[in-house]
Amino acid sequence: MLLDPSSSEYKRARRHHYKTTKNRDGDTDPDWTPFRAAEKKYKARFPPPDLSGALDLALLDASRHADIEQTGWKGRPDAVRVKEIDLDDARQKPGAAGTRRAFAIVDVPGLVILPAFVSDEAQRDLIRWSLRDHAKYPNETNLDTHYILPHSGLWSTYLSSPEIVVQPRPPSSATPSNSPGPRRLVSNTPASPTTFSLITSTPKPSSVPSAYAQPISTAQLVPRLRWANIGWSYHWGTKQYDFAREVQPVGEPFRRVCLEVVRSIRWQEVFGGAATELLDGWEGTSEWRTWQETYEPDAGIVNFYQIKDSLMGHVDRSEICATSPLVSISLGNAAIFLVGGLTRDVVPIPILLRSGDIVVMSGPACRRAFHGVPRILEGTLPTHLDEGDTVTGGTWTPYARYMRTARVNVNVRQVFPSGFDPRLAQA
Ligand SMILES: O=C(O)CCC(=O)C(=O)O
Ligand SMILES: [Fe+2]
Repeated sequence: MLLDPSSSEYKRARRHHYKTTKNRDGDTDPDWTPFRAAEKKYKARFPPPDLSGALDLALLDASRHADIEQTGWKGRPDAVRVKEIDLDDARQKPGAAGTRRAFAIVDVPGLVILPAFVSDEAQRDLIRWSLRDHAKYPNETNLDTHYILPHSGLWSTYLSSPEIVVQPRPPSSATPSNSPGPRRLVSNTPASPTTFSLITSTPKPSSVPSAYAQPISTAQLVPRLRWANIGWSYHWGTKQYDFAREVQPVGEPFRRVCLEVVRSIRWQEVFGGAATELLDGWEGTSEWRTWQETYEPDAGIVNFYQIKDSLMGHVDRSEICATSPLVSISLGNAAIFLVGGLTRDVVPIPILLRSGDIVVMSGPACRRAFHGVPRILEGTLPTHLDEGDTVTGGTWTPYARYMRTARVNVNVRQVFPSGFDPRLAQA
């Protein structure tokens, strides 16, 4: 256990740390910003980061204590200023709901956390859906560019024939324009109704297969799955949606959770009294007042993280609507989520996200805030997702095996503001 200084694992990590950091001068980096500093702090393998500054709302819930104690990783329920808000249950019969509490983060207006909103069973359903039903044709994944994936999907093929070999796509002679490997920083024009036609007319060259991809078994390829697209097709090279491509339906299990979340939040309690300069008067518009009725997700991404993966600080600004709620569902191992402000110079707030937690990013301040996931916390898979669970009669076993070293994040957005017709805008 890495958190125990007398363990051999800790001593090995300490030796490795001294060896790899001996000659490094960390203070001369010209790109240093408070956001980068926080990323570096939470990425550190040795010594393991101190999480006492991280918001950990699971500590308010006695039913989660056993899982938390088992893992050792723990933040604090009062690390940042929060305001508990009421949820509206009347609109929809709770379906996926676990715990029904919600907290607004006072210093980031529009940021709402709903700890353990997704029930244990619904978490398993969403993980199954992500791997088996969603990460396959016609939804694009990071692997499509480089491999000829089975039509029935990589995951289902892996379950029936883990040793089957997947062939790489033949290398192309074209110059690489867009490599959908790990996510990279590409600076893009912030989308808005006025830049819409510019976005639709920007060329979206297709990505080029790697010249190095080798034949590989499905069992080896599964952990390399990094993302799968939801809804409108996203073009990674330009960081713009490709509206020329057919929009796929948002999977019903994803959509249901998102609607349930947005319809149950009393937005009046989030924005009603929030006259802050960060919102710049937007809270006085009527937009948020209709979200319970008008919100409809149409795009997004499923992120598949292995323990060593991270997602660097970024702003999701490709959506034409820059204020509509983005709903983000955490599944599997816990993670540190950082949310800052409109630039990397704002010191970010660290939040410990555990399986079943939901983050909602809404309004102009929060939707355009830098955020990222510097760290997946190893060994934090909750018991109800681990093999020990007999409720599902053994069918969960391969999922448990995958999830032991993984975190899945379902990140759902609304590209178009309600009332915006892309066909009219294009004409
Ligand atoms: O994994 C997460 O919690 C956040 C993912 C995210 O920010 C994104 O997909 O844009
Ligand atoms: Fe994001």
